[in-house]
Amino acid sequence: MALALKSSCLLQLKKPEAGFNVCFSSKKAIISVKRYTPVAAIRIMDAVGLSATFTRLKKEGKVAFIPYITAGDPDLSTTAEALKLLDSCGSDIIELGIPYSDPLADGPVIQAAATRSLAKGTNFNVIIDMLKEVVPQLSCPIALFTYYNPILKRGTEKFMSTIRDTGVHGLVVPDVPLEETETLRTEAKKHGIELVLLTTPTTPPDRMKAIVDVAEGFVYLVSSVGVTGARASVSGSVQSLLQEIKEATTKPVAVGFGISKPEHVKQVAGWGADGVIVGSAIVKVLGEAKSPQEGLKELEVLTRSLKAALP
Ligand SMILES: O=P(O)(O)OC[C@@H](O)[C@@H](O)c1c[nH]c2ccccc12
Repeated sequence: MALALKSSCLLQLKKPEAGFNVCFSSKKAIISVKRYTPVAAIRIMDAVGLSATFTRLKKEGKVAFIPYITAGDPDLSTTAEALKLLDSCGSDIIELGIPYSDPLADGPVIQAAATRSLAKGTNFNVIIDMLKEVVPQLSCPIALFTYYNPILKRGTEKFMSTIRDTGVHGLVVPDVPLEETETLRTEAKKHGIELVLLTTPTTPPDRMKAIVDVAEGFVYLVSSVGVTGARASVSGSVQSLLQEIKEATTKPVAVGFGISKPEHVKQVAGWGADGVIVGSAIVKVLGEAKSPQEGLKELEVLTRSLKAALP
């Protein structure tokens, strides 16, 4: 019997012989008994926030595995199942993208996912309703991912209070320039949302410093110029970029863009990243499979292989 104290007093009792994985939390009384492949688990879910997750992982000498998926692709009920699957496969934070009609920073895979999702009628309200159901069943925090326009459309305060009510902890808005983050940051803080900011290989040092100083949750280091999408290899410049950022801040730094294989994950973790973000490779297997069930099966295989490459 192994007893491991996880974040938010989540006690994980593992009885390998029985194949049962029973988790208790001292905080919340929400219990749901689920049949996971292959173990049943009684999980009382109570995710802590992004920075608290990194603090716990650092103490455990671990690196965060952070998958990204697009909400509503291939459909919203599959997104709900994918969130639970990613959580049970050991994701530490999950980035959930709100599909948008003009995803300028996204490559073809995530653009196609957004198009499929929007064609199915996915919108902000149905995503919020799904999250209200699913978030209490998750043990890892969610960072919502949206372009700036959907926030402006709803009003920043209303947007922040709506997402906080679902139990979402973080927010990533890739197309908001630092100069325009004041209101976002104020409203995020007011509603207990951690606003993640991004820095890139072409961000001048003084601007990178200004970004990391006000980033919450973690700093998102974009590994390469261009748009999202699996690359054959991860740029070696990430190692020195990580070093520069870590000289400018003690906040955790997660690396994304192009990471799609276990060897990429291992390499980026070896360079000192506190977290590794994988989007397109995961979106592809989930959204382009022959059926949603097939997609979930392939998602589990890919996720476990990527997670296994991390310390
Ligand atoms: O897809 P990739 O190359 O694995 O990169 C992660 C990325 O998908 C995710 O973090 C993301 C989705 N859309 C974005 C837009 C900008 C920056 C980052 C993103």
